Amino acid sequence: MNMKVACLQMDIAFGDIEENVKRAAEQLAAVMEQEPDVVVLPELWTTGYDLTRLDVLGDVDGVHVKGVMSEWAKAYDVNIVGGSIAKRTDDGVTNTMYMFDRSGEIVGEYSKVHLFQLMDEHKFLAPGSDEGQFTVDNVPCAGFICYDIRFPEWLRVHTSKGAEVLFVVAEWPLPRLVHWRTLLTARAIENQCYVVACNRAGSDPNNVFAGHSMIIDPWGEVVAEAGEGEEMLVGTLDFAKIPEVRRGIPVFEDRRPDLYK
Ligand SMILES: NC(=O)CCC(=O)C(=O)O
Repeated sequence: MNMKVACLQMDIAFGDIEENVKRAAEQLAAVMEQEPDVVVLPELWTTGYDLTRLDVLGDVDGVHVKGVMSEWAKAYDVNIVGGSIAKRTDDGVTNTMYMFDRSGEIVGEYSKVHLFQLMDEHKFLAPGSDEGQFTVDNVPCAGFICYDIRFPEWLRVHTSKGAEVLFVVAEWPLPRLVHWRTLLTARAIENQCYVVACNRAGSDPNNVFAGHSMIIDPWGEVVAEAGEGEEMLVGTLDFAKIPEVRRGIPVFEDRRPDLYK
């Protein structure tokens, strides 16, 4: 079985939700000509890191943008891994990813559990505590947000439970591009699964972002990689590769959970 995935590596207008919804809608319309099964958006794609204004910009219970993405999924008959948005509740603001199936139903929700202090997330956001498991066209998947990829044990929790595709959404800055590429590749190799990573392009008042969205196979080979600018990255996952790689090097059989979790 194959699955065609598309990452919308968009530039994000700082704090301008209306403009960002327009930009995402334009990229989505264009990429649908290639008939992907799944479309992935970047981290905080409606607001960017406009953290000091999240009390105003945060989407109350995610209702507004959930509605927009649900309509897109239905209209295009496509699964959407909805990047993440600033979700506002009485308990604070979280960096939250929503996943939609082709009928526009929400099939997953995940709030970033590791807050990135270097970009002040801990001052403005509340951490999540739930796992990001979901299925796309019956394939078990999991969602992660940016800094999460530095915590291999968190991704392993999900692959131990069967996830075959790890979707990563990000606003990863250019100075650490080497970490981005290396960590994503390592996560694919050690978990012997697909990694689909959608970063943003462009810059905000504090950072220049790396782009370089990537699709990596279970052997660690790059299926597709974007450049630094705005781009729609499309690639095909071939699920026959997962058992092939796992038969060759049976990492999951050889683990010693009696010594470590
Ligand atoms: N938005 C983020 O979580 C950025 C993480 C990052 O840049 C890193 O180096 O880790």
